[in-house]
Order: sequence, then structure tokens, then C-alpha cells
Amino acid sequence: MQNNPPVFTAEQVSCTVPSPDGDRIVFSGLAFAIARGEIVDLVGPSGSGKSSLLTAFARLNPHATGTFMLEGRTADGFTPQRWRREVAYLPQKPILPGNTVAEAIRLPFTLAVRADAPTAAAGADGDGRQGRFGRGLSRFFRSDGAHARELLPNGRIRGTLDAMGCDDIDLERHPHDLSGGQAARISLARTLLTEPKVLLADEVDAGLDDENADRVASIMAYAAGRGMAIVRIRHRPPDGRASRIVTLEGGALTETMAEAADGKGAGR
Ligand SMILES: Nc1ncnc2c1ncn2[C@@H]1O[C@H](COP(=O)(O)OP(=O)(O)OP(=O)(O)O)[C@@H](O)[C@H]1O
Repeated sequence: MQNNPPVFTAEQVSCTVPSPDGDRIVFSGLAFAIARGEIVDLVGPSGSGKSSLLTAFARLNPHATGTFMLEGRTADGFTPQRWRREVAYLPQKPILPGNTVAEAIRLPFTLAVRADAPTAAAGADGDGRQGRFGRGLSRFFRSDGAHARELLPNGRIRGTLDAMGCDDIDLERHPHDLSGGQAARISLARTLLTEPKVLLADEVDAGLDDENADRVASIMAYAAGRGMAIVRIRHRPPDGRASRIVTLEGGALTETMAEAADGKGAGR
């Protein structure tokens, strides 16, 4: 268990999914905690429920229940959107819309601008959702790109990417031109720029070669060194970055301290 007080805790986390034979319990009554600056690896057999657990933490899993706290505040005190900004779930497959890499990186800022704008709810349902999502993503870039560029200018993106070892990435290229490794790093960098307190990374190094997987891991260590708590689902052998390895198997979580590293642990 971590020495510092936890930034995020989860208690009594359960997940029940529909199946042809009736509802099936994937896990029940699980508990988890993570401290600032910690990297924890979540491992376990395929289908054991790792993604279900992380999406439960992010309040993205309709089949899951539990009590979640961030910095001592229960999840009920946050809107789901606010919660997901602080407890960010990063899926395996990068989704990078827009005409340039810079636009793709600015997407969360563009969405935030629209969410805050008084006109965002016009012609939409109660929370503005239909209005924002019903008209196609390109609208975001057209209407609020300028404001998002003020919030997140190219210079800041460039500086952040360079600090994360992404100096090989041209911001003006089309996102489709990125290699798989570059796309994974850009997707990660974009989430880090929104400065969540907890990052839930779901096998984001799957499909990458060892060199690119190591670059992704270095970026996460950089973020952890600045206080972010990070949970990584991984199928690769331990890479020395995590302080703990938590295994989900047969509906139970068991924990082992990771070997104290090879000099590449969180924040080092
Ligand atoms: N919406 C759903 N409906 C039915 N079954 C589901 C649903 N979501 C998840 N499951 C089932 O829940 C179980 C856990 O899935 P989950 O994706 O969380 O496992 P995992 O450990 O992340 O697997 P992997 O390592 O293969 O990604 C699986 O048996 C999966 O088929």
C-alpha cells in the first residue's frame, strides 16, 4: 500500500454485466486507492474485468457501482463531466479528429469552450448535449477554434510535446499521418494537457513496439513526477515504472509491491 494519503479511493466497486444466462457478476466489493505521483499497474487475464474497473473509476461504466472519492470528496459532489476531467480515462485506441495534430490536441479545450459558452445549449436538450454532438465534430473547430487557440496556443503545445520527448511530431500535419506510436503519444499528451489528477490508461501501449512503449511510459513517468496518479492496464512485462502491481483475477484484487526498479520508477 502507498505511504502517502490517497488522492483517489474506490470502495465497494461491483460490476454486473448481462449475459445469455442472466446477469453475470464480473467483480464485487472491490477496494482500491492510489496516492499522488504513484504509478500502479493493473494486470490480470483477458476478460477478468480490468477495463470494467477503470471505466467504473471514471464513472463511464453503466454496469458498475461503487463509492469513489477524489481528494476526500465523494464523486456525488462532481458533475460526471467534471469528474472525468479529474479522473481521466484514456482508451487503447487513439481518437484524433481534426485537420492537424494541433487541432486534435486542442479538442478537449474546444469542447470546454463550447460547454462554457452561453449559446452552447441553444436548440439542444437540457445539458446542451444534442446541440454539441448532433452537428458533427468539424463544427467545434470552425466555431470555437480561435478561443481554444488562445487557451492552448501552439507554443504551449510545442513546449509540452518537446518536454515529453515528442519533438519528432509536426503539429501542422494531418493526424492520419502519425505512426501508431506517435498517435499513442499525442493522445496521451492531449489528456495530460487537461491536467487530470488521476489518469486511467487502458493498455495504451498495446500494439506498440518496445521502443515506442518505453516512450509512452516515459511520458507517464514525467506526469507522475509532477504529481499525477496513474493506473496503467498492461499486458507487457513490468517495466520498472510502477510502485505497485495489482492483479484482478477471479473477481478479486491482489497486490504486490513492484520490484524497486531499475532507476526508471515514477518521478525518477
Ligand atoms: N456491456 C457488456 N455486456 C456484456 N458483457 C460485458 C460488457 N462489458 C464487459 N463485459 C464482459 O465483462 C468481462 C470483463 O470485461 P473487461 O473488458 O473489463 O475485461 P478485461 O480484463 O479488461 O479484458 P482484456 O484484457 O481482454 O481487455 C468480459 O467477460 C466482458 O465480456
